[in-house]
Amino acid sequence: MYKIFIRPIFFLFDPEKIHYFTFSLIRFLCKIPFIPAIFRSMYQVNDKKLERTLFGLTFKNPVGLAAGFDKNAVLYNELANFGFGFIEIGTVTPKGQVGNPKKRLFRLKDDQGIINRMGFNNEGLQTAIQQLKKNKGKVIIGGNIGKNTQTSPENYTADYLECFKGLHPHVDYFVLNVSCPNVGSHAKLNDKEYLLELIFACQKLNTQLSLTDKIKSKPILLKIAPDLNNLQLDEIIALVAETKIDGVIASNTSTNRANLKVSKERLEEIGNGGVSGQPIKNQSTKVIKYLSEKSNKSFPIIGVGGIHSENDALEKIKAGADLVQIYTGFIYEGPGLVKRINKAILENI
Ligand SMILES: Cc1cc2nc3c(=O)[nH]c(=O)nc-3n(C[C@H](O)[C@H](O)[C@H](O)COP(=O)(O)O)c2cc1C
Repeated sequence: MYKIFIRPIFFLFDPEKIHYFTFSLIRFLCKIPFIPAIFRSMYQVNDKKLERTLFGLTFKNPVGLAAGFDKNAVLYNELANFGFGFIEIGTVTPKGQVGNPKKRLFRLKDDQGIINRMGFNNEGLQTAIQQLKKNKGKVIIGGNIGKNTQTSPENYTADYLECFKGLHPHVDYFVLNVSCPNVGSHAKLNDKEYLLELIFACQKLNTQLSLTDKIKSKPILLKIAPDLNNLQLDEIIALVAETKIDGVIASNTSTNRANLKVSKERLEEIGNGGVSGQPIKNQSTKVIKYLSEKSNKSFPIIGVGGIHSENDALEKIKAGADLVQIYTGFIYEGPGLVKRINKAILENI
């Protein structure tokens, strides 16, 4: 129904405007008493066999919503009705920021992809905290955190720590986003020495907060780019071994524009930005496979990038992903995709 009736109308409009229109629509519909129950009966697959326990958390099913969709944590309660096992909010930065100038979000219809250079537009940590206080506890929440664009390199860690501290009571796991291609002055976040410093600092704060607040420390994951070469992936494996960080999310959007069907002229018109969706599917699966095989499957991996069908999700799981996330596939395929993936996992795994 989504692909035949809803998507053609949505795709007539500016992608960012439609994103926010959809938010209003979902929020409105979910206020009508019987509608959330209808969504749940349409999209949720409830089966104990789908449960996954990773880094001390039990996920009702392994299909999550990737970061960037609900940046300000304003819709996760409603989105939980669409069958997700977990929802990652953010990227949250300490201060609110407007992100890059519009237009900054583009559909690549022939490629079933998206190019975005949103640039961490979000309303900041305090808004996210207020929103997360409204959590109805229906779904596991990940907190994806980053630094403000204007922050100078010596203060990167302070930005992450501020978000970590603020969100600690409100999220189930953390993601250190060090791989967004749309934020200037990011170079340091590719540097292994710096990543060691950042992870150790977050882990230290994690221990302190769990002692003072008497709550369990929160799992911390690192989100990486799909464009890393094997040497860089070896560094990630060494980094995980050295820090014992809880897992890796592979992957973010890509700067690689080879093999796109869209014309060179259109790409030039669009300008900079990270590619997501079908064009990055194989690249991100390759990263997952490499990390999984080379590390002897020694840490959990969340697989994300170009999952538009149940087979795409199964491919990621076979490559070594323990959980999967979708973003662009959710836009192109609609909420039915979550159910299709969960059913396929039940049948195949
Ligand atoms: C419009 C848009 C905004 C995004 N914003 C974020 C973000 O704020 N933080 C983040 O970690 N990833 C962000 N992502 C990346 C997605 O979480 C995901 O890693 C990537 O799109 C690959 O998955 P997909 O092919 O299913 O979209 C964004 C992606 C898109 C398309």
